[in-house]
Amino acid sequence: MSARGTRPPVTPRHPERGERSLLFVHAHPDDETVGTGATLAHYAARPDVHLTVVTCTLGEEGEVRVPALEGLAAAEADQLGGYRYWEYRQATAALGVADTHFLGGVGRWRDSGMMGTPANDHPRAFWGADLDEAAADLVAVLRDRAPRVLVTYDPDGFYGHPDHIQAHRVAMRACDLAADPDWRPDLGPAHEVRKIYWTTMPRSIIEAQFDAFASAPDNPFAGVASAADLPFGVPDDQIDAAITADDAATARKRAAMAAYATQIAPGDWLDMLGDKLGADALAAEHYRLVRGERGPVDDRGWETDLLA
Ligand SMILES: CC(=O)N[C@H]1[C@@H](O[C@@H]2[C@H](O)[C@H](O)[C@@H](O)[C@H](O)[C@H]2O)O[C@H](CO)[C@@H](O)[C@@H]1O
Ligand SMILES: [Zn+2]
Repeated sequence: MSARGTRPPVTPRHPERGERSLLFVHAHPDDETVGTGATLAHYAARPDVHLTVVTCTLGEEGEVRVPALEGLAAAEADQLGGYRYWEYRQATAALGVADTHFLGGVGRWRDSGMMGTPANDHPRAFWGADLDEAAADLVAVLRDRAPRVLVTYDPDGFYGHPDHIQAHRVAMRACDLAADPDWRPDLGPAHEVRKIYWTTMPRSIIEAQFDAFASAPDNPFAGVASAADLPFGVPDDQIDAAITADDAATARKRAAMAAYATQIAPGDWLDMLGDKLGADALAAEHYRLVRGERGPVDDRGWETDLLA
C-alpha cells in the first residue's frame, strides 16, 4: 500500500478498452515530450486513437534552468516537483494528450536523482519502491484503459537514470501481472498488452548529433571519444519501428518542449536539436519491439505504425 495506507482510485476518465489505444510509461515530467512527444502528437491527431501517459515521479530533483526560479530546487524550497507538474500540464495539453496519470497518485513516488546521489535514499524515492507495490498501481491503470500497445524504456532506462530503469521494471512487471486473472482481481479484469516497445535511438542519428554538437557550449557528449562509447543507442538494424511526425505534430512537440523552461533553456543542446540537425531530429522517434507481432514494415524494415 502507498505511504498513506490507501491506494488512490484510478480515475476512469476514459475507460477505453480496445484495439486503438497506446499507454506510455515515463519517469519524469518532460520525458514524455523529449522521448516520445512526436509519437504522442502524431497519434493524438487521430480521433480513433486513445492515448494514456503514466508518469512515475514529479521530477523534484531536477535542475532549474531558469535563474529566477532557482529557489524552487530540491536543495532550496524543494518546490520543483509542483512546478514541473504545472509544466507537464502545459506540455501534455500542447501534445494533445488528455489522459495523464501519476503512478500511485500525484506525489506518491519521488524523483530519485542521478545514480549514486543521496536522493536515491529518500523514503519516497522511486528507485527504492517495492516493485510489486508500484506495479500494482500501474496494473489498475492497465486494466482500466486496456491498451493494445505499451511504450516504455529498455532495461537500462535508455541512459541509466535510476527512475528510468525503475520505470522499465515496473512497466514490464505490471504487464505480466495485469494479464494474470488470478492476481488481484480487485484491480479489474485481466488485460494482456498485445505489443510492447522500448524507446531507442539509431546509432547513425547519435553519430550525426555527436558531430553537430562537438562545438556546442553545453555539448551533451563532452568527454566522450565516440558515439559508440555512449550508454544508449543501437545499430540501425536493431530498430523495429520509427514514427516520423508531420510538421503539425512536430510543432506540437516543440511547443511541449518549450513548456519545460526549468529543464530546457534557450540555447541548450536539446533546444538546438532541431536547428542543428533539421526538423527530422525532433520529428523522428525510434523503437524496438520486444513483445508482439511485427506489423507491416517499410523499405528500411521498420514499422511505421505502432498499432499495426
Ligand atoms: C531527461 C531526464 O531524464 N532528465 C532527468 C535528469 O536530469 C539530469 C540531471 O538534472 C543532471 O544533474 C544534469 O546534469 C543533466 O543534464 C540532466 O539531464 O535527472 C533529474 C534528477 O533525477 C531529473 O529530474 C530529470 O528529469
Ligand atoms: Zn527522465
